[in-house]
Amino acid sequence: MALLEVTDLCLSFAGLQVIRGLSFSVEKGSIASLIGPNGAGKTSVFNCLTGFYRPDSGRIIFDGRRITGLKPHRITRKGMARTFQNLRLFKSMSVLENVMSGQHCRTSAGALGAIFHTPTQRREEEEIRRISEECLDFVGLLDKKDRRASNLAYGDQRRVEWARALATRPRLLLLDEPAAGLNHDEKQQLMGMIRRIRDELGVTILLIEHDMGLVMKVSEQITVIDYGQKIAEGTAAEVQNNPRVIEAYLGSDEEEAA
Ligand SMILES: Nc1ncnc2c1ncn2[C@@H]1O[C@H](COP(=O)(O)OP(=O)(O)OP(=O)(O)O)[C@@H](O)[C@H]1O
Repeated sequence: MALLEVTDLCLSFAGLQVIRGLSFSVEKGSIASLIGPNGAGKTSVFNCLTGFYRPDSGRIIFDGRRITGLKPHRITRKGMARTFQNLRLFKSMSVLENVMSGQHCRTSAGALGAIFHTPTQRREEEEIRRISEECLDFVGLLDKKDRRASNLAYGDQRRVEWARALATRPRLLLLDEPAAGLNHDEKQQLMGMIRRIRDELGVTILLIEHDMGLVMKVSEQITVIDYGQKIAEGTAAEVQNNPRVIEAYLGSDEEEAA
C-alpha cells in the first residue's frame, strides 16, 4: 500500500519549469530514494511535499489524504518530517532544546498556555522532554543532551537533526542528502540508522542522496528524475542498468567538467 502518492506534480519559478508532471509513490514501510543529477528538482519535490513550496498543479496524497497546498506545520502534524541539506540547528541552544523545538507544532496549550504556564502546558512540556530524550537515546546522543549544539562535531550535529525530526513522531521521514559531509565510518552508521528507523520505529523513509553506493545499498525502491521529470524507477539493479539513467549522469558529469 502506498503511504505517499504524487501525481502529475508541476512547479515553476518565473516561468521556468522545475518539476514537470512528476508521478511516483512510496510504499508504506519501505526505504525509497529520489535521485537525479544536480539541479534535477529533488529538493523542490521535498519542498512541495512538506508545504514549503506550493505546486502549480498536481496531487499529493499522504496516508490516504490530500495534503497538496497545506502549510508545513499542518503537514508535520499529519506525520511527515524532514531533515535539510544544510544543518538548521539553533546554535546557541542545547542539544535537548533543539530536539524539543521541533515538537511545538504538536502542542495544544497554545500561546496563552505558554505565557501563563498552565498545568496543561507543563504536562505537555514534560511529554516533549521525555520523547526528545528517547529520540536522543535512539540516535546515540543522550549523554550529550546538555551540550551546546554548535559545540558538537559535524556528524553529531546531523544526528541532532535526526532526533528532532523523529521527535515529531513521523510516519514518513524525508532525508535530504543525509550523507553529505560524512566520513566513511559515519556513512556506515548512517545506513544502520536508516534501517533501524524503519525496522524498529516503523517509519517509512524517502531520501535524496548523491552517494550512489549508499543509495544502492539501502534503497528498496528508487525514482530517478532529470530536468524535473521521471526517467526511471525500480530496484537498485533495475535503475543502475537503465540507459537513460546512465546518460543523465554521464551528461551531467560532462557539463560539470566543461
Ligand atoms: N526558490 C527558487 N527560486 C527559483 N528557482 C529555484 C528555487 N528553488 C529551486 N529552484 C531551481 O529549481 C531547479 C531544481 O533545483 P533543486 O534544488 O530542486 O534541485 P536538486 O535536484 O535538489 O539539486 P541538487 O542535487 O544540486 O541539490 C534548479 O534549477 C534551481 O535553481
